[in-house]
This record gives sequence, structure tokens and C-alpha cells, in this order.
Amino acid sequence: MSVYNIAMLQIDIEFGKPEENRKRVREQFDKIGTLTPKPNIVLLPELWDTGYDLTRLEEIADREGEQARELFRELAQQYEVYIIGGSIANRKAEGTYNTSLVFAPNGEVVHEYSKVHLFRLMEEEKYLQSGEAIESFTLDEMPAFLQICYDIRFPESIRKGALAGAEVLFVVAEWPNPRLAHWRQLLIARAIENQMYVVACNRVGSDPNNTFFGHSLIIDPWGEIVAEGGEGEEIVVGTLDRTLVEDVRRRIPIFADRRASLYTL
Ligand SMILES: O=C(O)CCC(=O)C(=O)O
Repeated sequence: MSVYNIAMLQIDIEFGKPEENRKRVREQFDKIGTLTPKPNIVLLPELWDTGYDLTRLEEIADREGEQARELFRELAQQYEVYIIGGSIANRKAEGTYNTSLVFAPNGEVVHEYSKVHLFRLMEEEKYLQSGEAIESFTLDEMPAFLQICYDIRFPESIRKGALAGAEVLFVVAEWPNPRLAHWRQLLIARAIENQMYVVACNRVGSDPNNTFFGHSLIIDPWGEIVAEGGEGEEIVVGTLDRTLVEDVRRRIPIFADRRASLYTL
């Protein structure tokens, strides 16, 4: 398949109320069922189950992600979509991870990634364990890569995905004010420098410490904006066409022209 229809759930999140947030996600999927064209891929934002209620994680985090696994297994099958399941507070014996799970339409998990760069401005390093691996994956037949929020400030990480052949970077985020310019410019740069689609879902609303501006984005491999959300709750939709990745990589062959031996750190 070369063309994929994407829908991003740019939602608000109830602070520290996973049950309510799961209910909200179910309601949003009712709307997914009414969209034309029918989406192939649905994205959610970062920590959509607990928000940044990090001091209560022992009480509210999802043990081994079981609740999220059950919810997305069912929704992926019901709506026959791939789900990039934002990220959840994933409680394990050694601590809690900020983990993203990707589901195929048959309900199986095809990728799992725990955020490796913990964001000090939101005290993640005090309450979360960092992941230790960054791998690319295949969605349907499309080579893909996934990062969580702060990760997009580390171009080396995303280059690893591009060198493994990724044609799309999925980003799930709770990126707050006042750094809208950073969000947009970093995402556009990642798309241009890696000649890949960037599909990035951010939340809206506020929590006790931050306000969030939405502006979920689909950016093509030439750096053009395909779709951009506003600052309120909405489903942001757009199309990804893999043939454009091939075209752009042929027009400016940066992967052939790289001189990695001169600057690989
Ligand atoms: O890097 C930033 O400015 C925002 C990062 C962030 O909010 C996060 O990683 O949760």
C-alpha cells in the first residue's frame, strides 16, 4: 500500500484519572468510525491515561500496560486500523516507564518503545524509568520510527531510524506552551533532514502546571505541512503517500552523499 489515511486524536486529558481518559478515548473512536475516507492509522498523544500526575504513579499507572493493551486490542479490531497508542504510564516491578504501544488491525502489538530521553522540566527523571532501546519497525509494509515528545530534540536518534529505512516518523507528545515555535520548527527540520513524513500528535487543555497548544502536524518529506490542528480538541486528518518519500530521496540524494566517516560521533 502506498497511501495511508491518518487520524490524530488531539484530545484533552483528565489529570490523574485513567478511567475517565479511557472512556474519552472510546468516545473518540466512535467518531473515527464515521470519518470518510476511513483512516488506516490512528494516533494518540503522550501519557493520555494519567497525564503528568507523576507523584501518584504508584497508585494510577497501568500494570504492564494491561488496561491499554485490552482497550487498543479491541478498538484496533473493531475499527480495522493501526493504532499508534500515544504513550501510557506503564508500571513494572522496577518502576514506571513512559511507553508507547503500536497495534495492528488484528489487535496484535507490533512495536513497543519506552521514552529514552526523560524531560527534566517536567521532572520525568524523578518519577520515571528511561527506556534503553530505540528500534525501527514496520507498519503494514511501511518502514517506520516512533519517538516521544522531548526525543525530537535529539536528531541522532531519528537519523538512526532514517538510516534503517524509515519513511515515517510518528511522534506522540504533551508539548506545552510557550514552546510552539520549537515544536513546529523541530518537526519540520526532522522531516526535511531525513526526507521522511513526520506525523505528530499533541494534546490540548491544561494540567496544574502547564497549558498545551495542540498543533498536531503531518509534514511531508519536502517539509510542507499536509495538516495542522488548532488549539482545541479535534481529530486532525491527512494523507501520507509513500511515493513522495522516494521522489524526494531521488531529487536530493542525501543518504548517498553523506560523509559519515567524517562526522559520526
Ligand atoms: O522539549 C520540550 O520543550 C517539551 C518536551 C516535553 O514536554 C516532554 O518530553 O514531555
